[in-house]
Amino acid sequence: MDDALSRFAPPRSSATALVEASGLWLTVPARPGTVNAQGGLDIVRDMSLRVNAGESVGIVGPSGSGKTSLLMLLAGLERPTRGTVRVDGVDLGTLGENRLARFRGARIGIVFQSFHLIPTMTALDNVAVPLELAGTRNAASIARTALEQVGLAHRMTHLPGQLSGGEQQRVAIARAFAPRPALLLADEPTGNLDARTGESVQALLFGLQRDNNTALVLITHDPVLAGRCDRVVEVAEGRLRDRAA
Ligand SMILES: Nc1ncnc2c1ncn2[C@@H]1O[C@H](COP(=O)(O)OP(=O)(O)OP(=O)(O)O)[C@@H](O)[C@H]1O
Repeated sequence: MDDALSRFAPPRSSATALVEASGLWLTVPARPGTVNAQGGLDIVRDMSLRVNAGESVGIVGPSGSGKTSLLMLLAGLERPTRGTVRVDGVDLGTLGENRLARFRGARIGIVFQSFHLIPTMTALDNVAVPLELAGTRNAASIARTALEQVGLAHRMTHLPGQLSGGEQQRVAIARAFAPRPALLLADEPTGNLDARTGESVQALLFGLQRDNNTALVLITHDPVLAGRCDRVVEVAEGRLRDRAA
C-alpha cells in the first residue's frame, strides 16, 4: 500500500463494525404517480446495516426492491440523499471523488453479475491494471498469484471473449480479491452461470472470503446461496428487515 492509501489504514477492532450504514435514504427524481411529499421517488428508505469484519450477509428481496441501490451506496458509487456509510472507520461522505475512488480500490472489491471485464485486455491485465493504477508495487506478480488462486494459471493471456462465463467470473473474483479488500460486495455473482459452474464459483467466493477474513455483502435471488451466508436480510419496497439465516 502506498503512502496515500496508508492514511486509510484501519483501526480495526472487534468492537467496531466494518460497515456501518445508518439511516440511508436514496431519493431520485420521480416518475409521475410515484412521488413523495417533496416530489421525489424514495428508492432506499431509512436503511441501516452493520456488518462485522469477516461476516457474510445475504441480501434478498423482490426485483426492484432496492438491493442494488443499497450495494451502490455501500460501495460509494451512489451518494445517499440522507444518512451515512462508514467502511473501515471512514465516512464515505467526507471523501471527494478521487479519494473515494482510491479508498474503494484499496478497501472494497465488487463482483457483478455480468463480470464487467475489459474485453480488449487479457485476464492478467484485467487484474493487474487496476492494481497498477492504485500505485501497487509488483502488480503483475500479485495479479498472477490471484489468478492462480482462482484456478486460472493456464488462462492468463486469454481475452475475456476467449473464456467461458465461469472463467470470466473467476477473473472478476481474482480482480476483486487481489488488493485484499476488507469488504467484498457481490451483486448476483452466479446469476449468469449454469447451476454447476455457479456452485464452483460460490465455493471459490466463500473460500476466499473465509481465508482473507473479508466481509461479504451478497445480493442473490438464490435461496441456497443466501443460506450460505452468516445472516440474511430482506429488502422490501426500499426498506430492510432482518430474518433468520
Ligand atoms: N437512478 C435511478 N433513477 C430512477 N429510478 C431508479 C434509479 N436506480 C434505481 N431505480 C429504481 O429503483 C428501484 C430499485 O432498483 P434496484 O436496482 O435497487 O432494485 P433491485 O432490488 O436490485 O432489483 P433486481 O433484483 O431486479 O436487480 C427500481 O424500481 C428501479 O427502477
